[in-house]
Amino acid sequence: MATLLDGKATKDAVFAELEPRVSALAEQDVVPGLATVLVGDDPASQNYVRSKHRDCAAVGVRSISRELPADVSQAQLEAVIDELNADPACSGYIVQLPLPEHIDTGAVLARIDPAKDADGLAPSSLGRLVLGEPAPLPCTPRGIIELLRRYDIPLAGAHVAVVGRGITVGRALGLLLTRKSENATVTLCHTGTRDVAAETRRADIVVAAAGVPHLVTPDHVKSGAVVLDVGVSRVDGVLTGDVAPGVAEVAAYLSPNPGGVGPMTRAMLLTNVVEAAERARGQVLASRGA
Ligand SMILES: NC(=O)C1=CN([C@@H]2O[C@H](COP(=O)(O)OP(=O)(O)OC[C@H]3O[C@@H](n4cnc5c(N)ncnc54)[C@H](OP(=O)(O)O)[C@@H]3O)[C@@H](O)[C@H]2O)C=CC1
Ligand SMILES: Nc1nc(=O)c2c([nH]1)NC[C@@H]1CN(c3ccc(C(=O)N[C@@H](CCC(=O)O)C(=O)O)cc3)C=[N+]21
Ligand SMILES: [Mg+2]
Repeated sequence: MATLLDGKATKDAVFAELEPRVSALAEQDVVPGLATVLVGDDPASQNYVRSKHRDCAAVGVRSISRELPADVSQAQLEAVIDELNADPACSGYIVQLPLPEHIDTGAVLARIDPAKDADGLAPSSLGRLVLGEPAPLPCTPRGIIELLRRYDIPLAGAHVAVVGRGITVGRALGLLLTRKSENATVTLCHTGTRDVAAETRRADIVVAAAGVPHLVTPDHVKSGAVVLDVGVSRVDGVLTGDVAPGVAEVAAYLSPNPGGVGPMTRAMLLTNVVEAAERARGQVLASRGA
């Protein structure tokens, strides 16, 4: 049976390492603040946002909540973005995605002050990632890499097959993994891929980030491979990942869902906020690989 990559325990370890950094800021009268912008009343989104506020309390980060109705106008939402950009109590913030259909998501993300982009999903942050310049990193891909690192799973030279080219996970993960500092070789799969199973079977590491319940079955996975289950769906109300249960019998390591990449995403969000507060203090900008 596969060894489980415990994202919950690893998140707790990351939080414990953030605490002295938060204390050091407190000694300089700086309290990092994370704001969340939630539009509409989707229960899953409300749940994610609530857990981010719990995380803030655990680490000593102030949390700021902005909740807007589903029929909020583009101008009203952009006014909230402008407020957060100007608010010195807010070190960083996220706009919970997806936004309602009538909202221009790109325009909202482009309006985020790059210094306060806690998600790493603003166009300037993604552009800087492509260019190899320092910028806040997208939380889920950063969390995946951090989880592998803490289990001593090597990326250099590894072949990683990523299923899904969404901006939040797959596309951004490919950008991070192919940096010189990671040196992985990446195959990005999507709905145009002729034979997804053939691509994933060749991989040392498989990242399932399509949002299709149990898409990755045991015949998708090479014996001894590492599998990360990122996709989230609800099947009859039950949280269901992209990885079918039998994969645990083929893989050497498996990140479960829940309990794997989700908590790591939150750990990296808090890390991004603490780093934003440190930068705002003129402290060292953690160097990222080019
Ligand atoms: N656990 C966590 O922390 C997080 C989990 N998630 C989850 O991860 C998943 C991916 O999110 P996101 O990056 O936003 O991606 P999107 O939901 O935007 O896109 C999904 C991607 O999967 C691809 N895809 C869909 N079906 C198949 C298939 N049958 N075979 C191959 N590829 C397929 C799509 O291909 P195409 O481009 O061709 O349409 C698309 O590229 C979602 O389920 C999301 O809920 C997201 C963020 C955090
Ligand atoms: N701007 C933006 N940034 C995001 O990072 C973002 C987003 N929008 N929209 C939605 C997705 C999804 N996402 C998750 C975060 C944590 C868990 C998580 O911690 N899940 C728990 C389980 C939670 C449960 O039981 O419901 C776990 O995996 O153990 C899951 C999913 C972040 N997203
Ligand atoms: Mg999505």
